[in-house]
Amino acid sequence: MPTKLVILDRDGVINYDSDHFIKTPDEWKPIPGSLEAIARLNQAGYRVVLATNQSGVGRGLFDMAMLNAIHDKMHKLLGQHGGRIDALFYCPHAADSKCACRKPSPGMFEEIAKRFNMGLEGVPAIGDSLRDLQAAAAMGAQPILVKTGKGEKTLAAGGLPENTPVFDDLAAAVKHLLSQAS
Ligand SMILES: O=P(O)(O)OC[C@@H](O)[C@H]1O[C@@H](OP(=O)(O)O)[C@@H](O)[C@@H](O)[C@@H]1O
Ligand SMILES: [Mg+2]
Ligand SMILES: [Zn+2]
Repeated sequence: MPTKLVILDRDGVINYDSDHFIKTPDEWKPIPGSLEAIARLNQAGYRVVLATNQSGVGRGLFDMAMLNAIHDKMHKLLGQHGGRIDALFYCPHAADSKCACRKPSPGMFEEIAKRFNMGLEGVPAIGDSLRDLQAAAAMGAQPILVKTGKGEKTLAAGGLPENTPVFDDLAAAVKHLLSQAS
């Protein structure tokens, strides 16, 4: 039985994003309904993983200890909603890095496939930026755009991978996914 998996972008999908980056736990604020939506996925038997570009580390805006503190807050708040994220994949490199892991490169998604020992064909991958969707599509995952964070701008700019559904937010995307599953 293949693992039921959903891949989430972080900033602009789970929490509010900022053009000044999310640099501290205080700046990490969940988008209403997102934590509950992750808990609903878990209750429906889905494992949820994160794939996030964190160039703020490479830019020297915050260090790994601070990134871990931000994720500690995320895990704690999620737990209070009965939800959990099973694995975090992040690219800490600067925006101009030629690393394999910075979205739209699919390196993080390749890691996810390895870690969970599965292909990502059709695995829902929810993001607010075009690069999230492109990285997902590169691995045959199902890109899903939400209009929170940079999503409205992403939608307006166009060029989405073919068959990318669009939802107002993570809660709406999850509602749709779970309605399909039943
Ligand atoms: O949405 P995810 O991947 O979870 O994280 C995005 C963040 O790492 C930051 O990514 C930056 O992009 P550049 O890294 O400067 O291109 C900017 O878009 C920031 O506004 C944003 O907070
Ligand atoms: Mg984002
Ligand atoms: Zn990287």
